[in-house]
Amino acid sequence: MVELKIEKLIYGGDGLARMHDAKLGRSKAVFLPFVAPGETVEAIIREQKPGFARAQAEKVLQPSEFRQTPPCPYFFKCGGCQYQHLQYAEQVKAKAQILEETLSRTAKLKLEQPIQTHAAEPLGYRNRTRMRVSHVPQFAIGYYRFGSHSLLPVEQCPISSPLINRVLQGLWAAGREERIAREVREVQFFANHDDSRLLLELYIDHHAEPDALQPMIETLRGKMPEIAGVAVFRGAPADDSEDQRAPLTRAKASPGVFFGERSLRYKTKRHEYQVSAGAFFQTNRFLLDEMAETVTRGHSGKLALDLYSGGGFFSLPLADQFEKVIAVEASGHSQADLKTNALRNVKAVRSGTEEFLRGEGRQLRPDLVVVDPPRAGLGEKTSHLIGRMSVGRVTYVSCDPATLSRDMKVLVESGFRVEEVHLFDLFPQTYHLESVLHLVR
Ligand SMILES: C[S@@+](CC[C@H](N)C(=O)[O-])C[C@H]1O[C@@H](n2cnc3c(N)ncnc32)[C@H](O)[C@@H]1O
Repeated sequence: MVELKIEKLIYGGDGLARMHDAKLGRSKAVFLPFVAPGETVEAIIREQKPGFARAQAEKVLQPSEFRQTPPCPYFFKCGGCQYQHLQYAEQVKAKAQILEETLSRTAKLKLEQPIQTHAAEPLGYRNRTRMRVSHVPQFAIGYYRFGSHSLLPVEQCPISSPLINRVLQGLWAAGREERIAREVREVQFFANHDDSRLLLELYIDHHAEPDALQPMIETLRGKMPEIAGVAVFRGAPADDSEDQRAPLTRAKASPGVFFGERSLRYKTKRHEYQVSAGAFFQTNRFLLDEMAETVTRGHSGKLALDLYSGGGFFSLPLADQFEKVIAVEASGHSQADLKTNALRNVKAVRSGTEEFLRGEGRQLRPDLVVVDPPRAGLGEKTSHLIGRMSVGRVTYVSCDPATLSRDMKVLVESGFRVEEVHLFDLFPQTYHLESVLHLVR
């Protein structure tokens, strides 16, 4: 056992402490989950590496005044959330600090303005979640266990919407009666804006036949009429082992077999979107309007580019303010929604961003470029291509501060300055953080 003082939280959910390493002759970092800044804990060292160690707190000797009883009964065991032991305001504060430090360390950015934070309901916010299914020794549905790829059965998820929780209970009831087909390995729930309608995506073994699931799906829809449609995608792991991670890209590439509706209508204050099964859509039902507003407010002109546009979540508000919007998206599912959602002055382009910027986009002189890449960020090539564009304003929407900061280094070297930084807490109770940076030059 060692006694550790927690300095701060770091990206990924762990706390950071330091301990003396006799071999190194100096102190080294120790990472441990479920702690709070300022606390003193007694911990077991679980893993020693040359430069750091991983530990687990066994006893909190001096608790933080911001500790709370976790609202979810599965917290500490479930891999989904990392921060439920911390009062909500402290979670947001910790995320702002992590964002500021990452930008400063990697991109050498010293912010001129404080980070503006946007937070809403800390529970019941998720309109989309994905769970694993096991049929051995009996039916179970849930998330991965903390730090593992084995299944933790979960009968409720307090961060998910009420409708998702009701349908989850319906699946448990059907599963207990052995009425969930054994081919089903993963389930994604997606609920609409007022939590009244829901799409289910079922991921099945790649050798299974989607049509064979029809009787089960009809029974589920009969019992739960809020299920507007069910899409079945092939591609989850083929064997029966519980701890195998599904190859999501393969599942996403499957065209899908549909029962009932293929998409939901999702309304925001200003627009309405078609969101199809398999397509990306933002996950926090309470912060969508504020986020669209923050990304697009105050900008206008002849041309805006919306890169990584998904189904056009930002393209539509941009189209109200710009004469023309070009929305670039690589995925077929999202592209189909984008084409349906697009207003008259939105041109939908199906392409990877880099290919677009090297080809059709090369000669363009937009007034604004909005980028909202997946976790991998823009990458070096795309960051350089944007840096070389003739554009005065870029808005970077990011879900990963590490890749954001790496890309920001390139953008700052290309002459951009950070005008505003916003932190959107789209994922309360977890370490995930979304940010919006307005850049000018
Ligand atoms: C974080 S989502 C953002 C979507 C959209 N801006 C929104 O708010 O709904 C990222 C999107 O980028 C798309 N994507 C991933 N890699 C891409 C690439 N290389 N080029 C273009 N789009 C890509 C994904 O399919 C996904 O729709």
